[in-house]
Amino acid sequence: MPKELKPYELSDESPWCTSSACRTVRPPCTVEGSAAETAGQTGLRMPLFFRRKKLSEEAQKRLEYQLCRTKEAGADDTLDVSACELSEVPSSAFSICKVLQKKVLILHNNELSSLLPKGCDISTLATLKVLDLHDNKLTSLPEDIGKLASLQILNVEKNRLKALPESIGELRLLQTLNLKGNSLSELPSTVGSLRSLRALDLSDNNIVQLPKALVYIRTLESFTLDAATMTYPPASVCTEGTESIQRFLCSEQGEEYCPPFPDEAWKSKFNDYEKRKEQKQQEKLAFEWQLEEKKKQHTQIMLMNNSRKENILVSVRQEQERLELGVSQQQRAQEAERLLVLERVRRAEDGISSRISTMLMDKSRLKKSAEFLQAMEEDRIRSEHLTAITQEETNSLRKREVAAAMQKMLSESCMMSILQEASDFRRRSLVNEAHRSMESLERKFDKVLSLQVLDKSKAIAHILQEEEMQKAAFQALQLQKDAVHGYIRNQIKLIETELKQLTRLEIKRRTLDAENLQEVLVEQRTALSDLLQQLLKQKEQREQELRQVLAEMERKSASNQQNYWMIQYQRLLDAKPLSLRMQEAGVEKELVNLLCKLSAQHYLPVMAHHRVTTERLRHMTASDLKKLGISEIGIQKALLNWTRERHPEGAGKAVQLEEEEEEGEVTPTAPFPRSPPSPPTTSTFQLPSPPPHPGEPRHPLGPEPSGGAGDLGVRGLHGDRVSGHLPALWSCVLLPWLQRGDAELPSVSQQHISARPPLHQLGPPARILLTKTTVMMSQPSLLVLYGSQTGTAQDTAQRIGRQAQRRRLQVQVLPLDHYNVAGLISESLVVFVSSTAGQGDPPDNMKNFWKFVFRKSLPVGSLRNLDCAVLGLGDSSYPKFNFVAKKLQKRLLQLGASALLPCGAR
Ligand SMILES: Cc1cc2nc3c(=O)[nH]c(=O)nc-3n(C[C@H](O)[C@H](O)[C@H](O)COP(=O)(O)O)c2cc1C
Repeated sequence: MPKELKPYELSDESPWCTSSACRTVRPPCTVEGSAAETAGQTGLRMPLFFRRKKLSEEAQKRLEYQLCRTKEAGADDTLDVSACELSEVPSSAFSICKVLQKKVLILHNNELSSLLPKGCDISTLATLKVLDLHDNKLTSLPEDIGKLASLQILNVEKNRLKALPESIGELRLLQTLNLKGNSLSELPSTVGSLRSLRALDLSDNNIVQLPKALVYIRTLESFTLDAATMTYPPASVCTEGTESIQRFLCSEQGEEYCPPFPDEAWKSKFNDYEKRKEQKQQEKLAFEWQLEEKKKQHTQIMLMNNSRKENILVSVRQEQERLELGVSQQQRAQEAERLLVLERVRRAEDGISSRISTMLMDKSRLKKSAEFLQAMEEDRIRSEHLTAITQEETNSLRKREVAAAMQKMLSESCMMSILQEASDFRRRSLVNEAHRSMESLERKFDKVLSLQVLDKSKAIAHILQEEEMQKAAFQALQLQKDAVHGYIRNQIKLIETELKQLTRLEIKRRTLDAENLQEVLVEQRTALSDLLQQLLKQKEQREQELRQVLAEMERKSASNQQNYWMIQYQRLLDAKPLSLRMQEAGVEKELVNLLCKLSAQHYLPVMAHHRVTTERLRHMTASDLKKLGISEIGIQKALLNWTRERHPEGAGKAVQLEEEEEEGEVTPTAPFPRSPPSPPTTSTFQLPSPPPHPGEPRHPLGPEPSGGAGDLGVRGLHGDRVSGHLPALWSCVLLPWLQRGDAELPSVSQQHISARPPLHQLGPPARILLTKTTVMMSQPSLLVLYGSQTGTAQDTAQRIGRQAQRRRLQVQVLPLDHYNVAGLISESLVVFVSSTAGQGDPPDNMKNFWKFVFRKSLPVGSLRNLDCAVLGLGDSSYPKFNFVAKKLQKRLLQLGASALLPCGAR
């Protein structure tokens, strides 16, 4: 059954409330420039004379968008150009509807005054099923609206319609007709032909009478009108609803009332349609959203592309500039190189031409020598020829002479036999002459020959010499050409110069060494001669004093004093020893002894007068002593050195005080042996008390039985306690080691020392002087190596280093892994400071050293030259207390090193 409607009410199911048709869909922004184009395409280009309200930008965009969208493939059969501020329907909308067979045309919320623009035919909309024109300015509907044969829903709510065309009755399929909010005063009687009409809204019009033909609409379910103003049917009927109106009209027409056939199929179809519409709207929204997103992405990509393009352009430009710069630089370099090469080629050409000229000269020289040889040869041939001719001549002469002689003999033999002898004689003399001439000729020939041979050998030697020279020249040329040879020559030259420099340096060093030694010797000699002079002076003084005493005695004895010697003897016996007297006067016994040893007893009264004690002496300098009247330098030095030697802890204290100033630490001021022992739990290595006499060797040291030991193994948290024991390390271990005056000192000092008597045989001043000289000359050095995980052991090692520097010692402080461990065999004194990390593990910065030193392949005894002190930092609360230091010391001893400190706790 259709739902009964009250006047002025719209059913929820009413097609009018399906606001989807009225929903405003915002078009996405379109790219500028395409709007006009699209408007042109869609027939929005208006003639010049035609006055038309200009669309707002938004409306135009929306129109373009909707027109475009509806043409897209897959678009639904709806054309929605609502809310586009249209005063006229664009002709393109008609063509779209026609071509694309649109079924829904939505034109609401525009400013349309008529549905059809001029020249447009309503039949183009023949496929429409829904036509929504609400909220426009329509004053009339097209006369031939009946041509919309498929139309099912017509919404013309809120327009200005005054009348409906007659042809409306031809809309046989029209199911919903909304005429609400118009200016209608009557309905055409043809409405009775709307056989499918189910909903009719006539409210907000001027209608007071209904046409009787309405009775033929048997399908009417929803009929809305202004019941109160109705005259026909009367208001009372109208207020009762659709059925009573229909009944009234039926009864008026004499027709039987038939309620409208409930068309469930139609309802479901309508619902389906609504659903589909809703779905399409959703899809549309999603599509629009996607489109929006894509556009955003597109613009972003465009922007990115632009910036990237710009970047690329900039980089390309920069690259190009760089390339151009590089090319120009390269060109310049090439030009310079070319010039260089040209210069070299020119020089080479010069060299070659000079060489060619020398070769040409050589050649001409050779030619000359060849010519000379040829001439010689010719000479030789000529002389040979001459010799042959001479022989022939000699022979012919001889023959001729013999013939003449024979002729003469024969002619005269018969006539004169007496002349025979004469002729014989003559013949013999002639023969002799011929012989002689022959001999002289032969000698001459020999001479010429020997001369020729000589010349020849000379020429040959000359040629050979020339040849040698050429060979040498060629070799020189070859060598010059050979760059490698040149390089080697240069290297040899360099090495030679280096060697020369080294030799010069060596010579210089030797002279310097000698000078240093000489200086030291001169210094020592002057000190000794000073000492000698003082002694001589003292001796003279003493002798003079004695002489005076003797003279006085003599005088007194001469004055006949009876028993004079007896009285003197008794006085001597009664007199207290000088030392006793001085002690009574306040001078310490040891000081008195010292002065006596130095033969400086005459200063005892001075000491007594000024109440000089050993304690005071420790704080005095040479100038202080001079002010007291002790002017002899030797005695001053001896006194001061004796005090320092006797109280080394005093010196230690001085250094310690310096340290306290520097580091702000509180350390015990009492000398080391008397310092209270540290807590026994942390004791590891013990230091002995200093030896009883200064200068005595203290190496190696044995463990102190008890009481007087200071520990160097301390809790990691109290690393500063180590500093309290460092003075002891210095005074008991390091200083005695460094000041050992005996065999262990190397090189120059060793020779020097061996020439003197042992220290203990010398008097104190000389001993002190020599010890000092020895220490100065040997320049002792100290190596401190440490292994530290968190820095405590490192601090200790560096502190030892600073203390050594204050004592003017050469010192090197290094983490164990930074030290070249191979050098350990040549070290003589090393202090190792190591903590224990982990569970008895070595600290990280000595792990390599650790690995190396425990290699089994290390020969035992390889560290026999090494004296070492191993200081361990650990915490006794760990089961492996000070493990690393202990193990290290053990291993060093295994390898032959000597320990200056014993291992106390095990
Ligand atoms: C993690 C750790 C492990 C330690 N293991 C031991 C140990 O096994 N034996 C020991 O005597 N001390 C051990 N100690 C104490 C350190 O050796 C001690 O604090 C030392 O002063 C640290 O010196 P460093 O700062 O030079 O490494 C250990 C300390 C730490 C923090």
